[in-house]
Amino acid sequence: MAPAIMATNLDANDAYRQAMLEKAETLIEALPYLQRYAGKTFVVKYGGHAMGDPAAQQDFAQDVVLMKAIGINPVVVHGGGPQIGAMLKKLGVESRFVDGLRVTDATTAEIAEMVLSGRINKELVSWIAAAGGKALGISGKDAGLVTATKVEKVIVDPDSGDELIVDLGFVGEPAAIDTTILHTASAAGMIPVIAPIGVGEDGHTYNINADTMAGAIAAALGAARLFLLTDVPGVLDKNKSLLTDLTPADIAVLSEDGTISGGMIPKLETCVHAVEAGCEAAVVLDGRVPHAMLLEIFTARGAGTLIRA
Ligand SMILES: Nc1ncnc2c1ncn2[C@@H]1O[C@H](COP(=O)(O)OP(=O)(O)O)[C@@H](O)[C@H]1O
Ligand SMILES: CC(=O)N[C@@H](CCC(=O)OP(=O)(O)O)C(=O)O
Repeated sequence: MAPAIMATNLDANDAYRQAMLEKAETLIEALPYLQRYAGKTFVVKYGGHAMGDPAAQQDFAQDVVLMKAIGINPVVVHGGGPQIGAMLKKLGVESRFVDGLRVTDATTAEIAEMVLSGRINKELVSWIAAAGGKALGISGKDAGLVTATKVEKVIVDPDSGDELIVDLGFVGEPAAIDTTILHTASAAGMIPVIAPIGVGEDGHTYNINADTMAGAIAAALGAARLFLLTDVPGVLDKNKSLLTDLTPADIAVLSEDGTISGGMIPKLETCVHAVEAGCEAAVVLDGRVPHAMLLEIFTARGAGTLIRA
């Protein structure tokens, strides 16, 4: 019987060694990317749809903390559209959108700030702390990060063809960005987590689309990457196959022929603005897939759709 037991142990040792070797190979595959990205800034937009359940938020926080630990400077901008919608419904306030932007009266602005800055921002800060990181939860209002201006929305009347100005209320867009607080926080070992709220020169609070906010911050920082985490694998063609690489010219064609629609239009406009204004590349990827960002950063195959100027 003794030789049989020895053989079993040998098999177990071989299997263990094989598993260790595979782990080592995974780390070695990551080496060129670790070298390439150390010291670079990655802006990550975490959308309300991608947030899903607490386990997904925990995975997301672990990825961000790992990025920081290996020398990348992650800057998180979060959304929370569905969560704002749920709170408005609970309070009996109607939600209305024009071209993907929430029409925001004074009450809606107050509730949006409460949900984004008060709840979601602090939840993400807590998950990052639980993963061993130090997050600084702020909104665009803090330290002069984002000065907002009111969005002037022009739509074309389908009947008359006339251009109409639509008043969206307190919907803003970043007019000026002071990145000092982000550099200070990153240099002190902290991960900035930003709610998409800004203050105007008029002193009003403005609700800013989170994609727009993230794109403007990525451009201002000259980020190496802008990740937009959403609820689809990336940009899909008409047959629902993933388009892995796109240029601004490709995006213009996809927009023209109707391949992209709805929320994907402003998302890709954000990517185009960001890469044309100094961000090296933007990636649209599926935030519901566990550790999607790590797969994108550390594997040759990547994940999602990469947009480069
Ligand atoms: N060609 C396309 N490829 C992928 N998604 C698309 C495309 N065209 C439209 N979409 C839609 O865009 C949505 C993502 O935009 P949005 O809902 O605004 O995301 P988020 O809330 O994460 O910012 C997808 O869920 C999908 O319904
Ligand atoms: C002006 C405007 O539409 N603001 C957005 C801000 C949140 C957001 O953009 O969240 P997601 O990324 O999860 O969609 C809103 O009120 O829903």
